[in-house]
Amino acid sequence: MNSSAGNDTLQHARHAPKRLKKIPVVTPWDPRNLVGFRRDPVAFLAKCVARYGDIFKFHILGIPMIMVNHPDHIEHVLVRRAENYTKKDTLIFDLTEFVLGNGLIRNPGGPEYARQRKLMQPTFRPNVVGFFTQNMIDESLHLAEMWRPAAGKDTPVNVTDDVGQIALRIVTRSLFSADVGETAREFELAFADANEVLGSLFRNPFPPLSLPSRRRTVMREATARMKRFVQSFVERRVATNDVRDDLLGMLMRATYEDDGGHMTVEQLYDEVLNLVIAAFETTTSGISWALYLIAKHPEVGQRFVNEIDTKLQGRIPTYRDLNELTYTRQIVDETLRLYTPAYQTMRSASESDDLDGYYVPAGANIYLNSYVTHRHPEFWDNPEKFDPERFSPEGMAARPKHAYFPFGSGPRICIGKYFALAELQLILAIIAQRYRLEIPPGQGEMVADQLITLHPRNGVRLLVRER
Ligand code: HEM
Repeated sequence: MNSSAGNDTLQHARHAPKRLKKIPVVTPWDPRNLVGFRRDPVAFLAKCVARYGDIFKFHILGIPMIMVNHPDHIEHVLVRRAENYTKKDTLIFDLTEFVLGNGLIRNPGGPEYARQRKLMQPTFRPNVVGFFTQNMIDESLHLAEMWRPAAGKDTPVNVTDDVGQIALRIVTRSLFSADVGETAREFELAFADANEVLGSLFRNPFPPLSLPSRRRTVMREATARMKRFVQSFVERRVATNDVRDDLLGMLMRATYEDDGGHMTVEQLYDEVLNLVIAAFETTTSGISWALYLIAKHPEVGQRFVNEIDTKLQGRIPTYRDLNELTYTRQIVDETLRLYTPAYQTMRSASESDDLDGYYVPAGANIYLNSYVTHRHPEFWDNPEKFDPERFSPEGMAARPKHAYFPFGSGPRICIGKYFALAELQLILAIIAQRYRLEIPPGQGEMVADQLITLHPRNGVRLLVRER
């Protein structure tokens, strides 16, 4: 790929230099395009890809966006030229300021961001994650107990609700060494309200959050409830100067490389809320979809159970077992391909750029949608098919790396990736040792709600059968 960005003529170009191609434009005034994104964003974008190719300009809420869908272009934006593509002034991260404040997720980027990420990074290294897996194991066993009364009955369990409870308990126990009890439910409901409002706002901005409306009230209340939830834990800890070996303790003790200082309490509030939000809904949705897909594909389910039985011999899995559970990991990877929870993100170009011969002007918004890229027909045969074999070593070697990016990539790759992967594998393995889950007869296809995350509509419902 030819990238000559950074040279003087490009940085200051107000019009595309002649040698660079113009990005095709999806006509904004065509009524089908006006409502297409609002009705069903991923279907609309897939149609645009089919018509215009892997790079095109379209509009969200009247704001021009450049969608990049080719793995090389994704790598260019997220990795190779990451310093030029920041989160500053991007619609999705502006909309979430209300909730995420100044935490890592919506930090615009630049030196301040790098300083903060460096401070937090050691807390999420794989060896440190191993330290928290006992919480994942305990909570998975708790989930298995919750489902015991439903085993053999004809009433399905709401997998998403139940997994949501334990996913929240896993992250809060890891953060605060605390059992969150009843307050967890309060947080879940508040998050669901916020996810709904933000998701709808993204498609239809009226009325905006700046004007008094029911939407604004719901959002304000939901945010306040979520903030109260984390503040109650952080305040207690800061006030008592209680030293613990949990994530919060590690973050409180972590020091900045340049001046040896600690995070302010305000920053700590924001980071902790960012972590709870990032960890809770994404893993809940990932596990729900995985259990649904396994139930829907009994041949995959059988191979999965064989692996769990042979490799674990009935033992409760530990963190050390995870590398051996290769097929389980392939199921996780394939689930995150089809139902990638954090399915869209944005960047803006600080300076104009040559993106594989296309001209990107300074200030342009870049839009990435992993749901669409994960179905790119050039890299995925029969893309709608659930096939964990795609993630065998041979399958992976045959594809460019950035045809798949459920955790993002480059310097802003998900900090909780190893935490999430351990959690997904452990929960799936512990459930599979005890139960077979079935789709209730007559239940229709699951629908993915395109909120800020990709959420299974009304939750995945499955019948529980003892093995
Ligand atoms: C299946 C589960 C998860 C998925 C699919 C996921 C996905 C993502 C993606 C795609 C990004 C990058 C967004 C972008 O580039 O704009 C991200 C960032 C982030 N994630 Fe995750 N995530 C998951 C679980 C977690 C967990 C468990 C945690 C924390 C314990 C976490 C914390 C974060 C944070 C703090 C960021 C911002 C990182 C930064 O910009 O430096 N995530 N995640």
